Amino acid sequence: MVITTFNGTGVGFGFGVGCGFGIGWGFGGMPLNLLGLGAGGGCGVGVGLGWGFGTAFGSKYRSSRITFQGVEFDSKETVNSKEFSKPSTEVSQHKSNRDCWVVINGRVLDVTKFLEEHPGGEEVIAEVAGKEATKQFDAIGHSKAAENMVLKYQVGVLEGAKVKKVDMNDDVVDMESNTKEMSAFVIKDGANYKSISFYDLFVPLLVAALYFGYRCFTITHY
Ligand code: HEM
Repeated sequence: MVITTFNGTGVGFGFGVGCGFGIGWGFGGMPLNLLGLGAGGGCGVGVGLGWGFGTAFGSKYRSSRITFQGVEFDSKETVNSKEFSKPSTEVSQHKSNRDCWVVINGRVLDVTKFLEEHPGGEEVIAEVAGKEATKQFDAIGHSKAAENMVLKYQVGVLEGAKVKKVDMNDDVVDMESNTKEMSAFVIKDGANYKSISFYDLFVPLLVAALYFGYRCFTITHY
């Protein structure tokens, strides 16, 4: 049993004058493709019904661990941490297309199976096979998704090396997931913010306009 927490956008309905708070749905960030219940708060316009948009926080029990491309996502990294001595003669022995290891940010990676799948081509990795490849990897400006993928191929770490921690909360793009356990999807923050700002402004204004219209109508008729 694993507890996963998330935060995201919340939508709330409130009654009263001015501000309204309520319960709404929150969308979980990567890699949770689940909706969770959370609290949403915000200001409403007009007397009566108010709409609120805010941040939703929540947590959810899962009966199993989440995996993404074979990597387990949990509060801590659960990848192989076998130590290789530095300079590693063992790593340098894996320098062919059939057996290809590289070192990126202190992590020793067996990328043999990834060579053909690599979007940047097999050759670029083959050139650094059996070697330190951090500079080349960073020089490309690989995405956060690519940085996260590195964990899948880790067979160990270099002794004494500073291993750059991978931030699991960053967006991950599922290129070709080979796991049946979950297909991750990404909620782009930017997209959320756009829709929030639209509804945030539009809905309260509409409610206020309707109320104003109703008041004008009733005043002139009584
Ligand atoms: C396990 C190690 C690696 C992984 C998981 C990986 C993953 C990826 C991914 C996902 C992309 C698509 C673009 C992106 O999302 O950033 C990519 C592109 C690329 N990668 Fe890698 N990569 C690895 C190692 C390397 C290394 C060592 C090199 C260079 C020596 C390299 C060179 C490139 C190049 C040239 C591109 C194409 C960039 C472009 O077209 O703009 N990659 N890689």
